Amino acid sequence: MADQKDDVTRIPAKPEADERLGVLRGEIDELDLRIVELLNRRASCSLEVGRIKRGAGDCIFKPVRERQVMERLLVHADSLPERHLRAIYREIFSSSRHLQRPQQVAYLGPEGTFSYFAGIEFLGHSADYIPQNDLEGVFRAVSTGEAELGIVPLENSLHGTVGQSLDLFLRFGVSIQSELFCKISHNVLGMGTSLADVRRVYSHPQPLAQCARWLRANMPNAVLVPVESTAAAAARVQNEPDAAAIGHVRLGDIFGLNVLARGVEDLPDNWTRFVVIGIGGESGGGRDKTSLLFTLPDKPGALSGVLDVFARHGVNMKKLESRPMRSEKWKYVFFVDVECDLERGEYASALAEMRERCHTVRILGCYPAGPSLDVSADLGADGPE
Ligand SMILES: O=C(O)C(=O)C[C@]1(C(=O)O)C=C[C@@H](O)C=C1
Repeated sequence: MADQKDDVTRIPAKPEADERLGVLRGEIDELDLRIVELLNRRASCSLEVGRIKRGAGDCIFKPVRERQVMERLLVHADSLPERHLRAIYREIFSSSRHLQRPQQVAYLGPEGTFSYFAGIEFLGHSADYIPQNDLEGVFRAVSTGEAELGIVPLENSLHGTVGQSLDLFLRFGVSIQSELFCKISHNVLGMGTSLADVRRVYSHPQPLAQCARWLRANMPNAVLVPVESTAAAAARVQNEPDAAAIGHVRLGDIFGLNVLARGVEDLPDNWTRFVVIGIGGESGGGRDKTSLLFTLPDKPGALSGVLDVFARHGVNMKKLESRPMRSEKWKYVFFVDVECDLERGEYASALAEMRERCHTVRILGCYPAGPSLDVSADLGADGPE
């Protein structure tokens, strides 16, 4: 009772509340003008930075610098939650890059795939996203200059490497400029309203595998049909009322489908690591990871010799993967991720030793360790902090 009484006494009477609202809105109007004035000034600076970079033939996207800007500002996040500040700055950077040079970002389409949402979540809405039919199209668009950047899935925390992406690095001279980790969650979407009416379930083979147990338990009679992508699955389902697609929850809005079941992945901690590819990259400090590939002479101890170089120089290897060389059967190329910037002076002798031991060494990119983003969030269902 006492609480209720307190609540009542705390609410100002209507005329008083209206007056206070008026004052607060006046303040918001004033602050908005100042924010826009500052954003305009920021845009002018960015345009000039862009002119300097273009004059020097430098790349526009500088993920290290963006991370530094963000980290400096996050210290000051106060009433504004960190997640909101990050979202606002994602769009400020996106606009800033676009002002310097409109950015085309190639991704595995169509619109609505996880690659598409990863791109938007990381690079913002001011970029032009160009869908490609396959991963090869993404690499080709970047290497021919049709797109300045590309977004490519590299590995999944449950299912391992996307072999095709690694293989494409062998065919195209693109580099890794940045990485990001995306939480993936799957949903069943269809034109109907009940799972019981669904006879066929379409999706990309990866999501079908990631939801296999749930599907067996909850839709035992549905036939599973692999298709090119989650978004292609959603497009099909638009014309098939007795079918459903598995994919991102926002495919529902894009294709006018109902969400029949949410979070249907067998293991909830499902993450995909994407990389942003481009031509060249950012130089200088602040890069804390390197991806590289190498090939070895066919003799005992060749691989352990390279691993020994890493160990002696204090280089922490995060990942080692071998793939067929393709140009020569039963020969392999090794892909490695290490936790340092191998192009820094202090690693020059380690690299020189590696080159002595390997047939070829190619640095695919030195870049900042990527953020973890929840691209699965349904914006509509996104509650307060
Ligand atoms: O510092 C730069 O190089 C800029 O181009 C500016 C800026 C920014 O808006 O802060 C824009 C794009 C880069 O990716 C990094 C930062």
